[in-house]
Amino acid sequence: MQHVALMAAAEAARAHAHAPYSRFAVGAALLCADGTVQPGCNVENASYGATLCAERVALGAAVAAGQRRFTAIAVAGPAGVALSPCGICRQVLAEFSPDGGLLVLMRAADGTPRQARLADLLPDSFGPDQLRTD
Ligand SMILES: O=c1ccn([C@H]2C[C@H](O)[C@@H](CO)O2)c(=O)[nH]1
Repeated sequence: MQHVALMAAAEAARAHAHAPYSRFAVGAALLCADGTVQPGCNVENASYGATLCAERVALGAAVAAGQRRFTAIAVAGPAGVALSPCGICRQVLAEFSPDGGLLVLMRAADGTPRQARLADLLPDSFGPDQLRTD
């Protein structure tokens, strides 16, 4: 799938955001290895802390649908804002991108497409290797 189409899917998912507190609607679109596109949007909560970012909603829905391998994720926020996944989302995405090769599609503040590999957004990450103590 083209990067432009994946970003368009993320932009479309923004419309479903539940963001009454921040009013900062975010959409994500996760491209699965089989070509399926799983959308996600942020789902805020009155407790604030229980808020889910669009990226984690997309990932959780994809895993619940039986997907395990992912090629790319696009993230779309409000126009004029440079957006990239927060630290928690980077860590959660890393769980399903052990080599850090997941392509993250973003937009700069002026709308210019920007992309990075997950490993470059989350270097020296904590993963299952650290849990092997024996
Ligand atoms: O990459 C990001 C950054 C922020 N948010 C959400 C969380 C919260 O609902 C709102 C403001 O932080 O934006 C996302 O969904 N994805």
